[in-house]
Parts: sequence; structure tokens; C-alpha cells
Amino acid sequence: MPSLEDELFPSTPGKFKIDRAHHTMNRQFHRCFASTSTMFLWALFLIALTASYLSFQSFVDSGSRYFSASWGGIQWEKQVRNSAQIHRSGGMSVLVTGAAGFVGTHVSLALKKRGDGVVGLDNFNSYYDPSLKKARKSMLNGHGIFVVEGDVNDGRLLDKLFDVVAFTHVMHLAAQAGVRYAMENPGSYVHSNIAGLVTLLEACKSANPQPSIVWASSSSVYGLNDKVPFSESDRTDRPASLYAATKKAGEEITHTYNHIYGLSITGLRFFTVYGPWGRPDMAYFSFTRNILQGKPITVYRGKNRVDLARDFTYIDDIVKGCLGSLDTSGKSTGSGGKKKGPAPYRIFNLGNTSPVTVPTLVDILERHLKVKAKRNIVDMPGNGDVPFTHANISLARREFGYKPTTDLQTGLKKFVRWYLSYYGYNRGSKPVN
Ligand SMILES: O=C(O)[C@H]1O[C@H](OP(=O)(O)OP(=O)(O)OC[C@H]2O[C@@H](n3ccc(=O)[nH]c3=O)[C@H](O)[C@@H]2O)[C@H](O)[C@@H](O)[C@H]1O
Repeated sequence: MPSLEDELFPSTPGKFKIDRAHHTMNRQFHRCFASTSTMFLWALFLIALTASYLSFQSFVDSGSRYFSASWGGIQWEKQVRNSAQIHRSGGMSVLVTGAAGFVGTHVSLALKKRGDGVVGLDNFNSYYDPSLKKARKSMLNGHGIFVVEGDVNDGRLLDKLFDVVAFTHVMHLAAQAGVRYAMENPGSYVHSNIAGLVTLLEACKSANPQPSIVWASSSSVYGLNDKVPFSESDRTDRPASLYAATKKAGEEITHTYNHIYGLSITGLRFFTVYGPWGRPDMAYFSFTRNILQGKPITVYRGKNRVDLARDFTYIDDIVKGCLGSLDTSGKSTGSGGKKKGPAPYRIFNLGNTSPVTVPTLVDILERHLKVKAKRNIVDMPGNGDVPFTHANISLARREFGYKPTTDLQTGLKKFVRWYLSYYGYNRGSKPVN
């Protein structure tokens, strides 16, 4: 049996090994040392325990501070209720998540303009310049839309929102976007696109009445599919990026909530959406910035020097698709967290049906900006990109008359006009960004 000394001072070479020759001579000393050491170890243990308790407390505190700082109270509830008020007969009250995002802002405005009630939710994260999100929020405020600052992972906040307003619909657009950023920060995709989605669905399933849900999936779910154009029934089991995989997972997760709880669910596969108030991380936006600043742009090229192509879709067409989906979503059937009958489960492509290559996108930007781009053409790195996308939109056309009307030339002209005015470029004056 090992002695107490052996347990306290295990035979670790070079560290605590005791010279047994001195064992008897130093027995008294050792006993004293052993008991001092025991006390020392206990003290260490207690310090460690206290430290971990304190850090846990501060984690809990900062967590609840993060989640609860900017919501709650009578005034806040009043703002939420006012914003959700419906001003047309047969209108809807919609909770728009990601409302300060690109698509969220445009959809919120369109709903409000036709008389629907809209409450926004956005966490204003810094994936890209939060000042652009704040500017979008100010615009929404100016149209009577209240944007709650909060996270879809905050279940308490979501429950509170459903307590205050019986939302008829949820337009779920909050997400971690971007195909290539998934290699830099994979956790953020799991956090927003999976955990956040489940938290939202949990709140929706328990809400009474349950809302109908329309949410943003992505064209990226087609991954390595090479059958064109992409139809909703095509394979989506070979995603090329973690972003795509989380969106595909979202489609499966929403299916289970539809199946178990009777939630009406519509997933929209957006195809590279662009336009005014867009996302600075996207190619058309960052190319514009660099071209104006005289900086080079990196243009990826596919295998065998084939140009990459995207079915670039203008924001106004996407907004029409979102509203069409909301209008035809059908009702959720559950109540009290229990399914009462089958509810619609739908998935639609929202694309433009006419892919354009990336070099052509640059040509168009050069014409609108009247500046030549410094193109740095490189082979597409293995970063999750797919070589091309092309939507078949016949399903959305049949269901709610979806018909995109803006070609890339026209859409980019509107984008460039917005960009120049937003960032303060005026004819003859010096750029400010
Ligand atoms: O439809 C979607 O589901 C996705 O659309 C969008 O992804 P993508 O289609 O990849 O758009 P985007 O980044 O603008 O790159 C466009 C093209 O430029 C090429 N590209 C890009 C950057 C660069 O520096 N150089 C370059 O050649 C690049 O290789 C690509 O060929 C959304 O960002 C995404 O969130 C998701 O919604």
C-alpha cells in the first residue's frame, strides 16, 4: 500500500522524488513537512475553488448583462406594441430577426409601407461595420419600426416579445453570413445559424398562437451539385463550406419543428443578393470600395481557367419573394407546444435565373464608377466557394408569382448610386472612405 508520503509526493522523476537513504533520519522533519504540505494543498484547492466560483459568477453576470441590458420595462413594451400595430385590414404583425441587416432592413420597410406591423430584432454584431447597421436602424426608426437590440440566442427575450405581441409571422433573417469567413470563425456559424435558430424555434413553438415562420436558407446548400439550373428537389447533401452546412442543417432542423409541433415553415434559398444598403463583405461591395480607392481587387478563377459565375439577385426582387412567402405561408397548427394537425413545410429558390461571371460583374462596376479596376486574377483557393450558381425559380413563380425583374446592369447602377451618396462621394470632390 502506498504511504501517505508516496501519495503526497509521487515518484515523479526529477520533481518530488525523495531520497530514501535519508528517510529515517528526517522522519520527524518529513512528518511536519507532510502536514504543512497537506495544508498547503488544501489552501491551493480552496483558492482554486473560490477563483472558479468567482469567474463563474462573472460569466453569469456578463451573460445576463449581455442578454438583458437593452430590453424590458413599460416604455420598452409600449414601443414594441406600437411598432407591431397593423394598419391595414387582413395585415400581419411580423417579428423580423436580423432587421438591421441588409435583407432585414429592406423587408421590414416593405412590410411597414404596406401597413403591416413590424418589430425588429438585431444584435448589431461586428462581423461588418456596425455603423452601417446603426444607419439602417435609424432609417427603420424613421419609418416607425422599433428595433430591439438583442440576440436570437436569448430565449428570455424572445418569450418576452411573444408575451407582449401575438406575432402572426416571424421573418427570420438573423444569421452568420459569408461563405469564406466560416474558415476563420466556425463557431460563430454554429452559434447563430444552429443554436440561435433552435432557440427561436423553441420560442415560436411555445408561443400562443404559434406564428408562421419564413427564414433565410441559402443557394449555397446546393454545394457541389452540378445539375443546372438548381431546383429545390436537387441534391443538397454535399455542402462545400461550413456556412452551407449550417444552412442545410437549418433546413433539417426546421423540418423537425414542422413535423413535431405543427409550425408552418418556409425556407428561402437566396442567390447572392446585392443592392443598396448591402453587405460590405460581399464581392460587389468590396470591389466597389477598392476600385474607388485605387486598390487592387482579387478575382478568383475556377478550375481550367473557367470564370466563376453567380445568379446575382437584386434586393427588390428578393423582397417581393419574401413578402410573397409570408402572404402564402399558411397557418401553424399547434398550441401550448402541441401539434394539432399538419402545417405547411416549403422551400423555395429565390434567384434571378441568369448567372453572370465575376469578371463581367467587374466590367459593369467599372462602367458605372468610370474607374478601371486593378484586377489580380488568382486561382480559386479551397475556401468553400462553388464555381457557379443558377436558380430554377418555377416553384416560387407557381406558388406566389415570383418574377425577378432587375438585371445586374440595372441593379448595380442603383447600388453604385447609393454607395456614392452614402459614403459622400460627390462629382469632383475627394472620396471620404
Ligand atoms: O447565395 C448565397 O447563398 C450566398 O451568397 C453570397 O455568397 P457568394 O455567392 O460567395 O457572394 P460573394 O461573397 O459576393 O462572392 C461572389 C463571387 O465573387 C467571388 N469573389 C469574392 C471575393 C473576392 O475577393 N473575389 C472574388 O472573386 C466569389 O468567389 C464568388 O464567385 C453571400 O455572401 C452568402 O452569405 C450567401 O448568402
